[in-house]
Amino acid sequence: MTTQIGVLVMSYGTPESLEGVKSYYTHIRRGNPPSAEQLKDLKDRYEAIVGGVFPLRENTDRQVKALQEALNRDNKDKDVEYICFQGLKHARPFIEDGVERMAESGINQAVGIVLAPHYSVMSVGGYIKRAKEKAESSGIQMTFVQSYHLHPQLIEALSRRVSARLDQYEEAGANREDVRVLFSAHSLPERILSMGDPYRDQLLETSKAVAEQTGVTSWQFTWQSAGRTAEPWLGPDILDTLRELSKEQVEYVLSAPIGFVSDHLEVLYDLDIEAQSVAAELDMRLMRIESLNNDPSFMAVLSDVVRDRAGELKAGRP
Ligand SMILES: CC1=C(CCC(=O)O)c2cc3nc(cc4[nH]c(cc5[nH]c(cc1n2)c(C)c5CCC(=O)O)c(CCC(=O)O)c4C)C(CCC(=O)O)=C3C
Ligand SMILES: [Fe+2]
Repeated sequence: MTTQIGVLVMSYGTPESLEGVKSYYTHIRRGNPPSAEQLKDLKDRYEAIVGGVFPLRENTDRQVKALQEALNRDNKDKDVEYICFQGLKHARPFIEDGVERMAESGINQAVGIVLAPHYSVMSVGGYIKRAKEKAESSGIQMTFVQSYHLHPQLIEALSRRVSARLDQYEEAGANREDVRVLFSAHSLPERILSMGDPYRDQLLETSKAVAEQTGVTSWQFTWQSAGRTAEPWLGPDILDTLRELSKEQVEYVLSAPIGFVSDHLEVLYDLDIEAQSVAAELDMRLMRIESLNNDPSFMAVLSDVVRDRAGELKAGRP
């Protein structure tokens, strides 16, 4: 008999159209509508990166489909069938909708995974909390992948991307050693540090592992995309880091946003437009590594950690 295991694939979510930006932003702000100025600012940023479909929606759809294929393709347990459902934090289908759809399909065992490799109680922890609550009230036994920031195939996939760009710098006449690699991730409020949150350490671990595997010695970690609120956010921000590096006469920079797995606003706007324009002003050369998107080796990472959790479910110790 085949057992069906549901896989709730969770991601941040993005609007479906420019008209949908307001309700999306309101959801992020826990029900408080943004001011007209804040709304215009966000709409302008989306307008700069969107050509029809919002990139994150397209990418998440592809990732979920590719993960389901990967999970069932090399399935060693022929008695298990994996069925993937999407659950988004701030857009439809919401996390709760995804769990409800699983229940409607008769699934009673499931694994949850977030499309973000590093755990923070403020990011991944929030997704898991919502899914767990809904699963409990829907009668689904559910277990979660917490993080996968040091998975060997993740480090390998990121390293390949870093090396490919360093090759390009070399082909353009630069020395590999002269390129400063800037690993980055979404900033969070500074108070996570006093909460003992693993987010920063996990990000540093990924950075270090990729630097080691690529033989890069000239690297540093920097934050990006901090929120514009009154409380302090983790820094330094990548734009300030670029200004500092310019003072140190660094000319070649490679941006490696290891906290993200998809092309979206933080990559296509914050890095490709905003950081690029600062680099241009400073007369620096800035390149960015390609995003993982639905790369087969990234799908192998996700399917490996999902299968691992599914094994625990079967063994009755989620
Ligand atoms: C840790 C983290 C990740 C990475 C982990 C993960 O992926 O979960 C992430 C990803 C993303 N963040 C995204 C978009 C936005 N995040 C905002 C605001 C915020 N992000 C926060 C944190 C994070 N965000 C926080 C603490 C806030 C403040 C409000 C709050 O406490 O929640 C705002 C409001 C306006 C602004 O501040 O710019 C927007 C529009 C998109 C979608 C992009 C697209 O649609 O292409 C993605 C993938
Ligand atoms: Fe965000």
